[in-house]
Amino acid sequence: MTIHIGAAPGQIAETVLMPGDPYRARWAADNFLDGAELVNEVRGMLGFTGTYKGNRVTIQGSGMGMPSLSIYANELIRDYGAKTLIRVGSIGGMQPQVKVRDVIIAMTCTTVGTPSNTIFRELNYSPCADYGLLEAAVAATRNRGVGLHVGGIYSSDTFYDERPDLTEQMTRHGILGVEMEAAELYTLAARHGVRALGIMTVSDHLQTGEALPSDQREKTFGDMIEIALEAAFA
Ligand SMILES: O=P(O)(O)O[C@H]1O[C@H](CO)[C@@H](O)[C@H]1O
Ligand SMILES: O=c1cc[nH]c(=O)[nH]1
Repeated sequence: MTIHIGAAPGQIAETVLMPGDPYRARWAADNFLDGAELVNEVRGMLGFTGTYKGNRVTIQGSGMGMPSLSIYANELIRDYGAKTLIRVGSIGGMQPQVKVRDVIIAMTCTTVGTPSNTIFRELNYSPCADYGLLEAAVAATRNRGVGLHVGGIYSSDTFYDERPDLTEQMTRHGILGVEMEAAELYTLAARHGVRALGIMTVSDHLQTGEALPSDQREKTFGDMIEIALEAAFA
């Protein structure tokens, strides 16, 4: 047990999927894992361990934002020995070709503050995906009839943005979408020598204003979950 995860030693798998929403963790465990058992409910941040095609996997909520994800990812890696961590999140589309319900796989994550400023100071570190996982996820997406975009995303510290000028510059430079956790996950994975990837479903669009309701963000992103599971065990 750690401060934030109540699982006993051995109850967390080496492969962990991390949705921001703990109820998405429960939905994914119920629908995609065999024999899923609740292994964490500290602070309501639900975690489940079961199997996918015979492979052990944990689905652990990360909460929203990099400080929250950082707590769970640190404890999963350092205390439970997690080796492959895949964020399965929602994301706001930032390019006209990116449509709601498309999938974005993040090669890199641009940030303004966390984690780069606090740790790297004047250095503009580039958090980047594990290439093997990324390649496997792209392969797993083919023939699914899912719109796929692979490239740079923005990991923001705020959901309610006060800097439209930054959004404009990132849109100009091809950033596909905005979410709030992947940069910290990639940075921690690099630091600890484990694999990480962010696979996100477009839940809304900054330019069109289209937006899915919260129940759909919790319960309808099945393609993303299956892509993550297939990539983890490819
Ligand atoms: O749907 P999740 O995985 O929580 O991801 C996105 O949704 C939350 C904001 O609504 C942030 O956590 C953002 O990264
Ligand atoms: O962080 C997020 C997630 C989804 N949509 C957004 O606009 N921002």
